[in-house]
Amino acid sequence: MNTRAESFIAQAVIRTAGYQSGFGNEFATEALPGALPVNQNSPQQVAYGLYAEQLSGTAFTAPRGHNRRSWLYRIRPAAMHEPFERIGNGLVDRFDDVETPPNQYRWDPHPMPDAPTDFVAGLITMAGNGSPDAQTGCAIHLYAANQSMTDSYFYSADGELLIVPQTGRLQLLTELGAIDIEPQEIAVIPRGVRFQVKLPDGAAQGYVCENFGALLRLPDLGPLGSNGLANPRDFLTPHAWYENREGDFRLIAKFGGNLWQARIGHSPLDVVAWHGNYAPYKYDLRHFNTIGSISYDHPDPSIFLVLQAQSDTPGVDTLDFVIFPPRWLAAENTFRPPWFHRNVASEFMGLIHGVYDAKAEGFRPGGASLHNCMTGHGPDGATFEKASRSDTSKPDKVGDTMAFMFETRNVIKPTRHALSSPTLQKNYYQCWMDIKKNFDPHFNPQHRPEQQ
Ligand SMILES: O=C(O)Cc1cc(O)ccc1O
Ligand SMILES: [Fe+2]
Repeated sequence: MNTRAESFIAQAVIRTAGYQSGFGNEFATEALPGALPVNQNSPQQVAYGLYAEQLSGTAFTAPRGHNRRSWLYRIRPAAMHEPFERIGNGLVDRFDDVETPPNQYRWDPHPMPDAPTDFVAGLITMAGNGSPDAQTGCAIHLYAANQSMTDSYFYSADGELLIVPQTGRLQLLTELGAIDIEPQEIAVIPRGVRFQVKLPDGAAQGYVCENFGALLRLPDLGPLGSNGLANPRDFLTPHAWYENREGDFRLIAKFGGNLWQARIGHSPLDVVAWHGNYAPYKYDLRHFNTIGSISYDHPDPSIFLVLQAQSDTPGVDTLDFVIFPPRWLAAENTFRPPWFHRNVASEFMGLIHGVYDAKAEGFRPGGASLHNCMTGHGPDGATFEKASRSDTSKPDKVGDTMAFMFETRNVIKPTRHALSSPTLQKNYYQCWMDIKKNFDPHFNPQHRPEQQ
C-alpha cells in the first residue's frame, strides 16, 4: 500500500467520527464546500469540475415512499473502466443445482484461510433462494478474510449486501463514504455501490446476506405503537468522503451470480458530494429495543424483526433479518425458550456472540444452522429438560448472547460446498433424539401444574 493511499484511509477514519442519522432519509453531504449543486441535480457544469451521476436503487416510477435514488458528484463517471471479463467464482456458488434435503443442518465456524485472502476472495456461499434475475430471494454467504483490499474494488449488481461481522472489525470504504463496524453491528451496502473492505484487526469473519428482492426496510410496528424494535435514528449513514487516486486497479462485479473483473485506472471511490436516500448504513444491534412477553408464553420471533424485504403479498416477506439479543425472561408458568415448531418459512441462523437460548451446546459463535420449510426443530433435549423444570416465579436474564436469523418465504437451498463441508455437523439431529417419552395415559388432569 503506498503512503498516499494510507493518508486517504486515515482521512476516512477521521470522517467516520460522525455519521448522518436516520433510516432512508434524504441526506445531503459534501467533502468539499459547495460541491453540491444548488436547487437542481444536473447543472450544465458542476462545481470543482465534477461529473453528476444518478444512482437508482428502485424503479424510476416506484411510489414516493419506496423510491430510492441518490445523485453523486464525482471525479470521473462510473462508466470509465475497461470491459469486464469473467474470473473464477472461488466459493461464491450457485444454490440451485443440488437437491435440498428436508434435514436440520448445523455447521461449525469456517476456519480462517492460510493463504492471503481479502473480503471478496473470502466469500463462501452457504445457501440461497430465488435469483438475481427474478429480483427476489437471497444468497447467504460467510466471509473469512485476512487481508485488506488495496487495489481492487467490488460491487454486487445482484443485491444489497447485509454484512454481519462475527470476529474482527471492518472498514467499509464506499462510494458514498466510510463505515466502521465491529461485531454486534451490521452494515448494508446498497446494490451497485462500489466499495473496498479494510481489516483494521488483520483478520475478520462473519456473515453476508445478499438480498435480491425489495430493499430492506424497517417493519411497521402495529399495536406496538410508534417506537420500539430498531429505532430509525440509530441507523447511521456516512458523510461524503473520496479518494483521488490513480493506478492499475481492478473493479470486481458480482453480476448474475458470477464474478467479473474490469481494469480501472482510478479509484471509483471518487464521489466528492452526494445527496439522496440510496446510501449505505450501519446499525448497532445492541441498540435494539427488545419487546417480549411479561405474562405467559414465548411470542413468535417476528417481535425480534430488525429489517424486512417485503414481497408482493401483504405480510409475507422474502427476507427477514431477526435478532435474539440479551433480554429478560419474565413470563410465568410457561416454557420460556423457543418452543418446538414447524413453519412455512425457512430459517438460516448464525451466532455472533455467546450462547443461543434454544441450544445448550453445539451452536458455536461463527457457526450456522438451517431449518427449512416444515422441518421440525426447537429446543434441544438438554434445554427442554432444564426449561420445563425451571423456576418461572422469578425473572431470568439471557445475558451473554447475540444470535440472528435470515428468515425467508422460500426454501433455503444449501450449496454443494455447504453440504459437503467438513464444518457440517453430521450428528446435529442427535440433539433431539434423546428427548424422553413422558406420555402417561393414566395421568390425572386434576393434578396438573397450575395453568394460566
Ligand atoms: O428456531 C429458532 O431457534 C428460531 C426461533 C426462535 C423463536 O424464539 C421462535 C421461533 C423460532 O423459529
Ligand atoms: Fe425456528
